[in-house]
Amino acid sequence: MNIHFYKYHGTGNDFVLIDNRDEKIQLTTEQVAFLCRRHFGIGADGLMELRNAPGYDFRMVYYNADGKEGSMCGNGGRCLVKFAHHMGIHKSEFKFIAVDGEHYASIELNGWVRLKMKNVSSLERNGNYDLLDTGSPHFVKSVDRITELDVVSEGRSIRYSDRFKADGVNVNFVEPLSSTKLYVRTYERGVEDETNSCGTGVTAAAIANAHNDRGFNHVDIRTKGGKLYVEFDRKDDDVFEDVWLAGPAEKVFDGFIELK
Ligand SMILES: N[C@H](CCC[C@H](N)C(=O)O)C(=O)O
Repeated sequence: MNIHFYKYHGTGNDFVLIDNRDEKIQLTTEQVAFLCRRHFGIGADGLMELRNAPGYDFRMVYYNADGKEGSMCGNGGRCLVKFAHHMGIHKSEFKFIAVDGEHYASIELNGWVRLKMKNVSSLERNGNYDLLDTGSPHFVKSVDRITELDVVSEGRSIRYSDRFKADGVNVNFVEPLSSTKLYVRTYERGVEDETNSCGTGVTAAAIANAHNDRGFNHVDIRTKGGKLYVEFDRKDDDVFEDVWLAGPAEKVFDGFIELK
């Protein structure tokens, strides 16, 4: 089957995309893993399908690079909004459905995409790490000298530790650069490597390091892949609503592959 594939990235977190609104394409786990495999396939951290859903502009289906369907992807959701626009859904405000529920998004004048993330109403604080779910499960740990950290070995040992090895967890290392600016590096579950950035991850890091006890919090995020922005309204100690993730979402290329 000759399939039209597209490649997008959001601050270096990169994805293969297909317009499967006619539901004609059924990719196997092996085919998704091949397409995401660097050097042998197209190469990406994940693959997404643009699908139809009644009452929504589209449905987002996300697969990690291991080929398995994944939980919510923040950078992926932002890229899929830009892709939907390129595929002819010419709006600036979108409402779509994903594995973790309904999302609103908008395409800004500077080309950035703002994505509304799920509310967070529970946050486990364990002294030297926090655990929360922003659409995907995240372990958040503060560190010094983040640029010197071996994120892959440190992240892998936490992700495969007794507590997390069954279901996995994304591991985020955070160094505060100011009260409203964080540097975040992430070892991603399902990619099983450090990614250039992780949207649900930087959202989790911003929430876990909220600088205001109540009300509006805005956080500039630095990642290896570029700048992201998170804002949210802290309603109670561990209740966070109106959570938004914003950043660039760029098309890299598109082409056809005859998949066996
Ligand atoms: N690997 C994550 C999903 C993708 C998250 C990340 N790419 C993002 O931008 O949120 C997981 O399995 O939980």
